[in-house]
Amino acid sequence: MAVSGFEGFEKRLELHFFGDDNDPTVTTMGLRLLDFESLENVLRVVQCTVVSAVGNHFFDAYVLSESSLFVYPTKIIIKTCGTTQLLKSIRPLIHLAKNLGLTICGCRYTRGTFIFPKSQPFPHINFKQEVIYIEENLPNNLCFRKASVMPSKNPSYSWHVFSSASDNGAHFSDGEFTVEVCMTELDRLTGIGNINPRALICDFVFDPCGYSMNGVDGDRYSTIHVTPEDGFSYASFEYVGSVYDDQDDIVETLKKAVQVFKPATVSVSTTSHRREVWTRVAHAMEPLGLKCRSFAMDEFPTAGTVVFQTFTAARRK
Ligand SMILES: C[S@@+](CC[C@H](N)C(=O)[O-])C[C@H]1O[C@@H](n2cnc3c(N)ncnc32)[C@H](O)[C@@H]1O
Repeated sequence: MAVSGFEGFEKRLELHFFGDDNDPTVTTMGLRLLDFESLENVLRVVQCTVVSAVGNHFFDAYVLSESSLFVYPTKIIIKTCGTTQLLKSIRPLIHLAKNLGLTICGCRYTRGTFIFPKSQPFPHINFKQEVIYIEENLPNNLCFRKASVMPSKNPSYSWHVFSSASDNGAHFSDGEFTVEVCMTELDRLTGIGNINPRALICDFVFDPCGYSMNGVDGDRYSTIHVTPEDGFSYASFEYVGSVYDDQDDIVETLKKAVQVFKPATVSVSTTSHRREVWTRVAHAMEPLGLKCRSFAMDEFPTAGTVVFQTFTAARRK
């Protein structure tokens, strides 16, 4: 743990793979065939461990000592906080997937602005260094590459995005979107279980404080992580949705997640091929007394449009 305080802001890596479509084990199991020991070895390099796990017909969800890991047949998402070295997982994961007959076709890395940037080890010293490291570890078939720092009015809340894909890397299914919510200066913490009552919950309470949770609902995950310490309190909520869902559900889910923590500042990043998602975010925040202070939008080849919005409580400008 960093001497200065615990770094709540997560680093998030999403890797997509493809294999022989005529091989049913690839489409039904794929990366889920990786044995637990191999996953543990990758996590050891990143410097975290599995603390609890659950799986269903579609994917496996792991709560980590530092956030979460989701393994789908052709997609893997790792989210880690603290001083973990997440990008060091890229090379071993590509190697393990190759042994299963899977080739990487998409990579997306995102993170907010660290509260304690000086505590971050290589290759997370700064975004430029992170991008160099990612590029060095990706194969040449991932040719559409783009890195961007999406600004906000407050420099403490920039959003860092790197995305790359091969020319067959149309890795987001039509209508699917990801919402990443980062909250600081928390006021309370009650009612997490009500955010999605349908989800199977797998969680972990840390000693002396801290809480992590994965929700599993069909083929979709949601995840919440909480660092409650005074002075650097932080919580994140992330979920995958579809534009074909009831649009009011998107608003209600976001409202419930933010109401649990009553944060002073909320930043929300949405990644989607559709416009309607980010407009819903503002509709969810305004009734909670949160005003949009900044808005940034950028296009990423094959990953889609990333919209980054920051909101602060109307009482604290
Ligand atoms: C639950 S994890 C989640 C991190 C997540 N990114 C966040 O900050 O919301 C971090 C919290 O657990 C606490 N914690 C206690 N033991 C820990 C451990 N062994 N590893 C990581 N965090 C631990 C930290 O002090 C912090 O409050």
